[in-house]
Amino acid sequence: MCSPWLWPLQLLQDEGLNSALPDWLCQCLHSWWFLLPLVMLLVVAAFIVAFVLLLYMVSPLISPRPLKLNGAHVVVTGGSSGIGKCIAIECYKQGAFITLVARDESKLLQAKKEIEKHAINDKQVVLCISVDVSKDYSQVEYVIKQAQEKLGPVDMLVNCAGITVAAKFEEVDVDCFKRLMEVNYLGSVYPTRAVIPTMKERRMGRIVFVSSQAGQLGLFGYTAYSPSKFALRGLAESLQMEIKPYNIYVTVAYPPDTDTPGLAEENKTKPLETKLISETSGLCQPEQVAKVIVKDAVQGNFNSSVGLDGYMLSSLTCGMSPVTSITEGLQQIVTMGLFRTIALFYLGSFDSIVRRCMMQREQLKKKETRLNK
Ligand SMILES: NC(=O)C1=CN([C@@H]2O[C@H](COP(=O)(O)OP(=O)(O)OC[C@H]3O[C@@H](n4cnc5c(N)ncnc54)[C@H](OP(=O)(O)O)[C@@H]3O)[C@@H](O)[C@H]2O)C=CC1
Ligand SMILES: CCCCCCCCCCCCCCCC(=O)[C@@H](N)CO
Repeated sequence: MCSPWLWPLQLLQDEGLNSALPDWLCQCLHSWWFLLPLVMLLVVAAFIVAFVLLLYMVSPLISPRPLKLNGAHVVVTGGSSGIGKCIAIECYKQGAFITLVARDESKLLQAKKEIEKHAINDKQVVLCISVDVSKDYSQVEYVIKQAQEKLGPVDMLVNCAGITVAAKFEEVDVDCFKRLMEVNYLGSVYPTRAVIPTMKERRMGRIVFVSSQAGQLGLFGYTAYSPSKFALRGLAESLQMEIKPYNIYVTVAYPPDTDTPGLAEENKTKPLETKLISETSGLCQPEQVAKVIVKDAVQGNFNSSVGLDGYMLSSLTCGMSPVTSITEGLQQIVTMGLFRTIALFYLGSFDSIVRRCMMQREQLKKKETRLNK
């Protein structure tokens, strides 16, 4: 017994316990070559555990400092309806000053009245600005300047103005592809471009992009909509890398179907396939979605998702997106393979929905032509 690795065995032998082990096992254990990899494995495992513990300990140090909404100036585009309006209410409830941006003035005034009911002090203001965020950059820049003069520099910008078209590719009007990119993508670029210089000067701020689960995966019926939401992710990742040293944090939100006037409008012409596939991740209430988005934006989380499907999708599609906490990074590492496996089952069921709908339609057509004859 010369190796220090075998000292514990020596002890076993000394106490006569070794006799309880079968001969072949004794021989194996006495071999240096058997124990070395085992011990090395243990040491590596110990290092990994220590490293993970260390990461958890320093995790609060690398997470951004939360934004104080009390007294902050929050601009919400698309703030006169649906998710945008609920985001404005959520921020107002926490003491923020709000600027609502949308086109229709009567809807803006209606929303202003509704938001003002949630005041927590008598200094709070809701400002309404009627502008099309997708048309002319100088106009957008001008109204943002006006808002900053009235309510101070923008602390948080929420890009929520957006429109949807759900139809089969060849049935989408060609102009729609352009219009959706204009409103959903450029309509987020312009207000962001207008607030970034001041945020950089002040070395603080939050930018939120409201994408969609359809901005994480492509779905039947969303050939025009999905690309405009995917584009926001590219913008967000690039921008985040530029402005992180200035203490400005970007959040991309990926809500599932949410019960809003926008969805009601979309549902009027939505293909059956799109409806059935979207139902997979359920229907959310705008108040719930808004709460999650505001919480993630305040914390400076890059990713914001709702529900279990939302969590799985975000983990699965994280790619090279920035992490804002070690916990998030570790969860992504551990769950990636499992979620991809689950995703394959989902994809299989989506394909079968599409096939079944097609077969039903063809049968219906055959029946109709038979009846016409
Ligand atoms: N509801 C849902 O199921 C989901 C929605 N989303 C996204 O969330 C966002 C909000 O959706 P939702 O609440 O349903 O939508 P709504 O249709 O209820 O509200 C849209 C808002 O955007 C404004 N808006 C639209 N176009 C423009 C424009 N060109 N310039 C300025 N403002 C504009 C509208 O006001 P006005 O028309 O007066 O200009 C309105 O205030 C959208 O980006 C949508 O894609 C994401 C996932 C799911
Ligand atoms: C591990 C893998 C999990 C996979 C889960 C897949 C769930 C897919 C559901 C997609 C729903 C898309 C909703 C789009 C809503 C929207 O943006 C429009 N309604 C806008 O008006």
